[in-house]
Amino acid sequence: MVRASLSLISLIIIFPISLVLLLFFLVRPRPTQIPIKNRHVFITGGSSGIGLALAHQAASQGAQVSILARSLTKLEEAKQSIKLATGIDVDIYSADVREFEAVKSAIDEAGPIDILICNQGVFVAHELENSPLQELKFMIDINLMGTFHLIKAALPNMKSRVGRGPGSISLMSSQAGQVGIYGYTAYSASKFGLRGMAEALLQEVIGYDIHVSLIFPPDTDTPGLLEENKSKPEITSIIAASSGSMKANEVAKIALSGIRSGRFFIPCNLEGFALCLATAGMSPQRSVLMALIEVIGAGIMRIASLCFQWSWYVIIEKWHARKR
Ligand SMILES: NC(=O)C1=CN([C@@H]2O[C@H](COP(=O)(O)OP(=O)(O)OC[C@H]3O[C@@H](n4cnc5c(N)ncnc54)[C@H](OP(=O)(O)O)[C@@H]3O)[C@@H](O)[C@H]2O)C=CC1
Ligand SMILES: CCCCCCCCCCCCCCCC(=O)[C@@H](N)CO
Repeated sequence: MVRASLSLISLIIIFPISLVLLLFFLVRPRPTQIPIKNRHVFITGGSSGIGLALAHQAASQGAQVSILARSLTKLEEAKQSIKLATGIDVDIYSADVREFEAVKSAIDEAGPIDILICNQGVFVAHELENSPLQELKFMIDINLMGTFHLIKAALPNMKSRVGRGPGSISLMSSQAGQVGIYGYTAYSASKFGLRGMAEALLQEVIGYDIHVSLIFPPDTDTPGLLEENKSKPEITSIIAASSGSMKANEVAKIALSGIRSGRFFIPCNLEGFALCLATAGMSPQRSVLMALIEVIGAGIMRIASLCFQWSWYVIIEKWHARKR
């Protein structure tokens, strides 16, 4: 009787306490705060959609903002709209992230960056068979190689910033960068690539007080999505609907607050939060509370993942049956 109650006590009190203590000891890198006010925030793809919303909000939070994209016309429109809304002048740079030299001269001209947000991205949803090679290359080149170009160009200066406080390199992934989705072979590959990049990069730059964040939005109402929807396979839309959709402003707000708290994973909605738990794998986790939820939730999240996969494969089976 005494032994049974002792083991019960150890189960409900000692075990959770030791788990929390263990996680408190383990969790690395340590949590941090990255201020945005009076810092130089450089946002690529800042002339449209999520990037434009990020630029608006960073400017209104007191940052010095630079935006980069290809079309000068769209950049100038963005500059005007931010000036109108916040009274703040943002610097604009026209460059294609596929061209390293162009990226490098824009970044050199912009001056030392505190927070680099690699948000530029293109997405065309097609079955691999219906996707010409150049379309696959387009996504890999802009989403993945473009991000390498940006980081390679910005990092030397970011590393040499002394006494300017913590820096951040934030990458705009997607929920399709956490789980592969029908129609997104190339897009998912480009966004999964960012995750590997981010994990390795954080280890390399943490010693210079530079932190890395990965942002995982669901479908977001932007000019890019409007274009994508014109030729998206039906199954892609049905599966993506599992996570609903958001406004660019909401995504930008959550992204900036995640960047400020130095979070490695930044989910944008409840489904995104669940996806982060389900795909935690060996990614770094800076928060003891999140680590605790991941550990406790691991089994149940695996079951939830299998349920989602089941529902997606049922959709695919039905779709094929209908076609026959
Ligand atoms: N909208 C959505 O549903 C979701 C989007 N995302 C990601 O969020 C990011 C932004 O998407 P969203 O706002 O929808 O996209 P938009 O198409 O609305 O905007 C894309 C931005 O990237 C710029 N850009 C595109 N290609 C290049 C290039 N080669 N060099 C430099 N800049 C470039 C565009 O300007 P220009 O064309 O003038 O170069 C534009 O400013 C992307 O990385 C996307 O993958 C993630 C999840 C969901
Ligand atoms: C175990 C818990 C699971 C939780 C639910 C998972 C739902 C996943 C849905 C993924 C949707 C992907 C949308 C991509 C949006 C995007 O990036 C494009 N619009 C741009 O091409």
